Amino acid sequence: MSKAEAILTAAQMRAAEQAVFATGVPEYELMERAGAAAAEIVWRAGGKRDLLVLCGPGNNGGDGFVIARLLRARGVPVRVAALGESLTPSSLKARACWAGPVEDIFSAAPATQIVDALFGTGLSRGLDPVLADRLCALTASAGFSYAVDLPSGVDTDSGALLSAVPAFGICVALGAFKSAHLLQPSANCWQRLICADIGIDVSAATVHRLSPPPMFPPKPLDHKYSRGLVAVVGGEMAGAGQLASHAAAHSGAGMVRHIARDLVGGGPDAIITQKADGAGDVGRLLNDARFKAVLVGPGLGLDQDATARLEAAMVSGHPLVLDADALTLLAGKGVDAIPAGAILTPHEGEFVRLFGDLPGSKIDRALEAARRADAILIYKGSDSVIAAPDGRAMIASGSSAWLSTAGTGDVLAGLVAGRLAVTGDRYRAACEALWLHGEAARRAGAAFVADDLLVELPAAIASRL
Ligand SMILES: NC(=O)C1=CN([C@@H]2O[C@H](COP(=O)(O)OP(=O)(O)OC[C@H]3O[C@@H](n4cnc5c(N)ncnc54)[C@H](OP(=O)(O)O)[C@@H]3O)[C@@H](O)[C@H]2O)[C@@H](O)CC1
Ligand SMILES: [K+]
Repeated sequence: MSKAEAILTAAQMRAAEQAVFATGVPEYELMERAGAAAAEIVWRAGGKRDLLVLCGPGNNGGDGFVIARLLRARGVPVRVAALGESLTPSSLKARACWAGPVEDIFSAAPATQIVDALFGTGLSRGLDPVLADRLCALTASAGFSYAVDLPSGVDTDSGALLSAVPAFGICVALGAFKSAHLLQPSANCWQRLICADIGIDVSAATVHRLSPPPMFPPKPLDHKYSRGLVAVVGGEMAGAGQLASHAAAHSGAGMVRHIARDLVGGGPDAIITQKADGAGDVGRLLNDARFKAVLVGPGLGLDQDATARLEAAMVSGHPLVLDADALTLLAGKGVDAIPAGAILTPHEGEFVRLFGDLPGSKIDRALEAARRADAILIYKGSDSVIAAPDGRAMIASGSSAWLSTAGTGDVLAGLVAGRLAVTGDRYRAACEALWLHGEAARRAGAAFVADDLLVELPAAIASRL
């Protein structure tokens, strides 16, 4: 995992900084590195346009003073406006190195470029509304805007907006991404996110940003069963099961059997559709040791027949992917009813139905749910979180907003089952499937329907071989 992809909490970031200091690096040296990295980004984006740097009382403000000093030395017309006195040793030092005047933040004139170095990971509450309004007004009137580490007002760990936060051009994450850089709604507060390396060791991180996964073609001696046999157990709405089957078939799996309640036809003939009149038929058709993954949930329904089909899948003993109606059916029975070792793909509503109102960030909630259920979670949304019971997590951020359309969840569920059958590794399958889903959407462009994602999947996979 590359350095830039680690995601830390504020406390983990502080611990990582302490570890750097323990190696003999002076605290102020880290601030100089942070300021220099951010200044370089501002220089490249805005050049010599006039710049106003807003500095807060803590180390985020200290970064701001460093940025101001370095850019002034490059000939940028820089002004600094501070929010009172600097309160930390490093920020005092950075301020002392700034040779220019320090204006009052409420009377400083706007500038073409603005740097928000008011608060970063030390934000403890929302900004005073008057200050938040001032920050929004100055940012809105600037042509170029930069948030140092985080926009002021953003909660580092949850991504919540504790006060009004303006839209920035660039957010410079210092040393590592923090949760708020990937989670909503904060991840929507800038156009571009850049992580600046300042020499922080993030190798111990357990939460990462989902990156393009390496994938592998079939081996010369592979055959359809060794490449993974998938079952999709359908129900009331045949189309959803069919869509999931098609996604599984385009995931790289060797064979897909759609165990359907009704035969609707259409779609690739390579998919074997088998009619199951009831749970007994489902159990009989699943009685095949070659299945490497069984998906149940898309279009399943919520009646007694659906419950019986779900139970037949659960007692089959095959690796399970549980989605949609399967999750709703299980939610009524409590967490203990969730089969250990499954992959669950809840959206927000299903998640709350299954696990209740858990505390913490979306990452915390996903990890706690994965631990309680002893399952892999794909907690869906525009900031989908994959979580494992052992504490690993991945965040996929920035996926196409066009994915918010009917059937895309069925496609994802089919992909998860397909990749599980191919790899036999639940966490890896979840990561690969989520990435492929996002990549297919990116390739499909705009206003696509879920079926269009299927067409893009082979090229998305090919791009990772
Ligand atoms: N550690 C390092 O060496 C390095 C750190 N680096 C940088 O430091 C940043 C973290 O610095 P930090 O911990 O000093 O916190 P920071 O975000 O500046 O603010 C804390 C101050 O603000 C205050 N305050 C909080 N909320 C407030 C509010 N709503 N309204 C008003 N006041 C509020 C708070 O007061 P209190 O909550 O105690 O009342 C405290 O005085 C980090 O994001 C990165 O940019 C880099 O330079 C690399 C080296
Ligand atoms: K900031």
